[in-house]
Amino acid sequence: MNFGRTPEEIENERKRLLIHAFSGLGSIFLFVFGSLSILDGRPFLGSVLFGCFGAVIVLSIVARKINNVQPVSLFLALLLFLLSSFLLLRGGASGTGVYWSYSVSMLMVLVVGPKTGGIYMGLYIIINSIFIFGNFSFTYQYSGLESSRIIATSITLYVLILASEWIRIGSYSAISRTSESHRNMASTDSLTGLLNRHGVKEALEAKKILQPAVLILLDIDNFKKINDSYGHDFGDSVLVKLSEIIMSHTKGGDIIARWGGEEYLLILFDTELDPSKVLVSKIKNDFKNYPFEWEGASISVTFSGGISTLNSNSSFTQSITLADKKLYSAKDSGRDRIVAYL
Ligand SMILES: Nc1nc2c(ncn2[C@@H]2O[C@H](COP(=O)(O)OP(=O)(O)OP(=O)(O)O)[C@@H](O)[C@H]2O)c(=O)[nH]1
Repeated sequence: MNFGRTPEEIENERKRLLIHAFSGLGSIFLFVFGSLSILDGRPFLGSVLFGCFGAVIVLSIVARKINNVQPVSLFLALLLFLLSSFLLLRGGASGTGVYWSYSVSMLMVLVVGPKTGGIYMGLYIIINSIFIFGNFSFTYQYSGLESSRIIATSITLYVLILASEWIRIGSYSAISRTSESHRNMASTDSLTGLLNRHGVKEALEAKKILQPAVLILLDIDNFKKINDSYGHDFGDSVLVKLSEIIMSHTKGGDIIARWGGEEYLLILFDTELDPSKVLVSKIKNDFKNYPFEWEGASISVTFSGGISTLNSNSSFTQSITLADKKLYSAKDSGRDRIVAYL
């Protein structure tokens, strides 16, 4: 059952925002510096920057169209990897490309997160070290001191970014776990673990299109007397047992809740009235025949129930009112019985 957005969905939205922020700002930079490079007589550098500009625009459009932006993040990080390596190895405009390579490679980690970012960074350092120290004719000629400083400062920067990303993800996971457990506490009954009224409301909202369903209200008979005769703890064990029996007879997609003190609500989907009556009879027999132990004696407890249907023509409140009426006519006519609204 889905109550609100999951941490993965929130992280996906964060990445989408980052992609849009980068593509917005990055495309302006790429366009401006691409144009300047061409005007300054560096057509190769200019075309690479324009190529990246086009790729960033395409990735940003794709990120708008798809739900899971992970593939776009990976492509964008790869593009940043290549652009940063290019600026570093070719030197950009008169050796200034190295300054840009720091910020571009830093973005690469933010876009994919610490795990994949760590792999990208490791590869980035290894590959670029080989080219920088390898004295290849196509790379910018840094001095030995410059080369070692570039690699050392890059490693320092990456360790800092990775550490801050790990801390961010760690705190975020702790907050998500706490908020998830608060959400569960707000929507479930602590004694039985079933949904409470608030949980039912959320579950019905999550279903969006309400399919036809059968709505059943169950109420334990003479529960006050049970509490008074055998104690509150015994009463609690009866409540828990009934919830277990109900759960053992229902499906994952159904909504099962503790609706009040000794009252239970069942909303059964993908079924009809007759099979639902059969199902309630089974629950009723299992419960009635369950031997609750008290001071060596075996106690039998019963419940009464009211059934109504829920479909697009009837609102939830109307259906529950009808089931409630039927529940009370079951109580009035002697208890330990189920009455359905026809
Ligand atoms: N042990 C226990 N008792 C509860 C809990 N919540 C409500 N109750 C008790 O449930 C009893 C409900 O009593 P009534 O509403 O008079 O209903 P009843 O005695 O079952 O009578 P009928 O419904 O007419 O058969 C009250 O005594 C409540 O104190 C709970 O969590 N644990």
